[in-house]
Amino acid sequence: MLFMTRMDVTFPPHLTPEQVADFQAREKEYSGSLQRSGKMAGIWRIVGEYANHSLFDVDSNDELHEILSGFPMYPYMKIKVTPLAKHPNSIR
Ligand SMILES: O=C(O)C[C@H]1C=CC(=O)O1
Repeated sequence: MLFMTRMDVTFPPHLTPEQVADFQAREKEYSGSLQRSGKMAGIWRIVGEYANHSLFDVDSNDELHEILSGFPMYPYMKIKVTPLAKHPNSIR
């Protein structure tokens, strides 16, 4: 099952730069491992925003929820999930 997500990140002002850097380092590790496993099929920065569009290839809604809620920065992200179906005009 394919899902496109939009994740918007907002850190609360009380976090120190060191705490933010630690979240970002742990996020990079978690995200890298999901990408290597193929569960996260891609991630793109949205130009000009602290946000991304990502593509997930997972077995169920529950698996996607487990993955998304496991992101270290999950408490600071607003996530919108769009389920994807095959387009009738797709040649792939
Ligand atoms: O920097 C971001 O867009 C936030 C974050 C969410 C997943 C990931 O790899 O980075």
